Amino acid sequence: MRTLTVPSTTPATTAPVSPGRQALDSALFQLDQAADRLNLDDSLRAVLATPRRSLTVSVPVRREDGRMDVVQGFRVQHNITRGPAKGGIRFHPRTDVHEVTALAMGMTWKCALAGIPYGGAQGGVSVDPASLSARELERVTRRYVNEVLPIVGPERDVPAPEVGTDRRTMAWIMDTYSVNAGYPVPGVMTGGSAACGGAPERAEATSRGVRFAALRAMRGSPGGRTVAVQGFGKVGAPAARHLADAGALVVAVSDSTGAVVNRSGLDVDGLRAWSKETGGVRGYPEADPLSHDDLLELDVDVLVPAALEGAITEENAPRIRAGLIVEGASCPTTPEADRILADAGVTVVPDILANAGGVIVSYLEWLQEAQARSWSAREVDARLRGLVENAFDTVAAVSAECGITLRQAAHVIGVGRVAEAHRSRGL
Ligand SMILES: NC(=O)c1ccc[n+]([C@@H]2O[C@H](COP(=O)([O-])OP(=O)(O)OC[C@H]3O[C@@H](n4cnc5c(N)ncnc54)[C@H](O)[C@@H]3O)[C@@H](O)[C@H]2O)c1
Repeated sequence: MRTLTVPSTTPATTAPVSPGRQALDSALFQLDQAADRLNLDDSLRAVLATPRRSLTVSVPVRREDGRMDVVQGFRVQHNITRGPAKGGIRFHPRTDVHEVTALAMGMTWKCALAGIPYGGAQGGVSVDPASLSARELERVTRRYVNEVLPIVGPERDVPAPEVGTDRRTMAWIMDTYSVNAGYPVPGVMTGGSAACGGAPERAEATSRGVRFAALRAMRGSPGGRTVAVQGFGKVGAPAARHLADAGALVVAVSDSTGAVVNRSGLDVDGLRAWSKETGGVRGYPEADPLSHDDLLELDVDVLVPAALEGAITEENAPRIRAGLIVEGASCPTTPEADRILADAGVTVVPDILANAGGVIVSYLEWLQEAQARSWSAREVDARLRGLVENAFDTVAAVSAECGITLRQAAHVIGVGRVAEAHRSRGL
């Protein structure tokens, strides 16, 4: 199998490979496999392996004590052949251009797989939001937006919340962009507050998608199945509640502060309230403490990784006991781990299928704006469900027909649709 590479923007070094570089290598591996199955020629492979635009910016931050720090920011548009670029903005200390490129590539396949007319993008700032005051965070966000302004916009590239960012971040983005434009531009982002034109359904859309994909994988009968969720943020916490609402027993949850377990089932709302009050799940009195590693290896039916990349590796995959993994997070499983899980008969619903709910509802939000219509929350949810279930069934059919995993099938479909768009546009 040929190996795809993208030109490095950092000088050669003997430093250990960053998690971002590992995520990009995994993304290129998935592309390579799909390209082989689709018999793509070398030129198209090279185009699909390389971001269309990749912008690295310096973001000076004036700290409360008067110091000036400089952090790096990125916006990568991987592919815009099928429509405007779309993707999240992450604030995280380990964010680098490789991670952002990997996530942007995943967005391209995800949108194509869901059948929505967007390309893939991702942005990020290498900063720890927890270490900044609200005013510092606002300054970082506004400065970052000013730096990436030339390539974003409602018709070009539309950001959304992701790890370390939220509705408030989106409101600052919308305001900074609008001040520069001279008029309000709510369509420059999705996932903002209702006051800034955001759809209320967007906040939990990714988690609703995780629920629909998980239920499809369980053939609609989650009753009594035990679930462990890694990551209790914007995706993991509502996903835990939606799975509990559907009848599953959420027995363990983790976040960056720790992990907790209760084999009789966690009160997810109680845990959310505790986490909000104390800053994390650690110490929740209605459960026992657990290590981060043990949560992944717990004897449960379903594991939902909903934290960061590279959680399931060659090292821990042999000890994973869940029969079903539903990837709420992006790139949580390395290719080596994937092989081990497939050999062990574990079903993995891949990220580009399981966590597509957010971008799908962003698209539904955009459709409503374009038609000057407003659908009820029930209508939005029904459409989301239809699109996730349809994508799931298409992936399952290709997987069964070709004897490949759900991840391989999802990439064959996503990459295939983007390749077809390239050919038909004569690119
Ligand atoms: N927010 C979205 O709409 C969306 C859409 C698609 C994909 N995703 C993916 O979902 C994942 C989570 O995104 P989010 O928006 O929920 O971010 P978030 O920042 O809201 O939540 C991340 C959670 O992971 C926890 N965490 C971090 N390191 C951990 C570790 N080692 N062990 C356990 N928990 C850990 C954090 O404490 C936090 O609870 C990311 O991979 C992201 O790419 C998010």
